[in-house]
Amino acid sequence: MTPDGAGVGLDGVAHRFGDVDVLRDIAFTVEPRRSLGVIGPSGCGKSTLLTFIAGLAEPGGGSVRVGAETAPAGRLAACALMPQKDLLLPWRRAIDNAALALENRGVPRKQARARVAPLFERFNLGGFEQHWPHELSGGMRQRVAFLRTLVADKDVLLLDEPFGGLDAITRADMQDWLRGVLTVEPRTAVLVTHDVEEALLLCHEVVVLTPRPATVVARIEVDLPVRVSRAETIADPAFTALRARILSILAQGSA
Ligand SMILES: Nc1ncnc2c1ncn2[C@@H]1O[C@H](COP(=O)(O)OP(=O)(O)OP(=O)(O)O)[C@@H](O)[C@H]1O
Repeated sequence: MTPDGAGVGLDGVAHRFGDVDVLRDIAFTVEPRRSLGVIGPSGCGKSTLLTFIAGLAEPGGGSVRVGAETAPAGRLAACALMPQKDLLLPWRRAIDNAALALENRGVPRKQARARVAPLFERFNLGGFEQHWPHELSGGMRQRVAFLRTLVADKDVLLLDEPFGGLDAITRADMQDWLRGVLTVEPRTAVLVTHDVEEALLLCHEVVVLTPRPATVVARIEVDLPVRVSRAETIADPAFTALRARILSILAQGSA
C-alpha cells in the first residue's frame, strides 16, 4: 500500500458487448480512503465497471485511473477485487485460503500463514484456521475471503455485492463488521450493491446508475449524524430520507 492511499477516477467510460450497449459516459471519482457505493438495476453493468477499474479489461471508450496509474497492469497492481462469489479454494484450509494473496506475491507459505494467523481472531474466525471451506458458514467464508482481500495490501478494494448470498441476519452482522474494519483501517473502496441500506451504512458517497446502457443518474453524499448503533443509524430521519430518495431515483430512472 502507498502511504497516502490511492483514489479512483473514471471519465467518459463507455462500453458495448457486441450489440449490447452496456455503459455510456460514466464519470466519477473516489478520493483516497473514501468509499463509494454503486447502485443500479440488475444487469446494468456494475460488475463490468469493477473489472475495468481493476484493470482486468479495458472499456471501449473513456479513461480509468487508479492513483496515478492508467495502464491496466498498473491498475491491477493497485486493486484487490472481491467477486460476487467468495471463491475459496475447496482444497485449501481456511488459513491457506486467507494466505493465498500473499503466496501469489511470492511470500513462502509458512510466512504467509504466520502473517494471516493473528488476523483470524480479529475477523471472528478464531479456532477455524484449520477448517475446510465446506465446514464454514456463509458469513465465515465471506470473512475469510475478505481477510484474503485485505492482506493483499492494495490501496483500493473493489467489492462486488460481497454479502449478496447471505441471509438477512448474517448480512447485517457482516455489514457492521465491515463498517468497523473500514473505520479502523480506512481504504479506498468501491462497493457494488443492490441494497440501498448497505450502501448508506458503508459508504461516504453513492452513485446511482440507470438501466442499461448505464449512465450516472445521481451522485449522493452520505452525510449522516454519527450514530453508535446500526439501529439508531437506520432510524435516523436523515438516513430514512436518503434511502427514500435513492429508491425513488431507482424506480424512476431519473433524479
Ligand atoms: N464478457 C461479456 N460478454 C458479453 N456480454 C457481457 C459480458 N460481461 C457482461 N456482459 C453483459 O453486460 C451486461 C452487464 O453485465 P454486468 O454483470 O456488468 O451487470 P451487473 O449490473 O453487475 O448485473 P447484476 O447486478 O445482475 O450482477 C449484461 O447484459 C451482461 O450480459
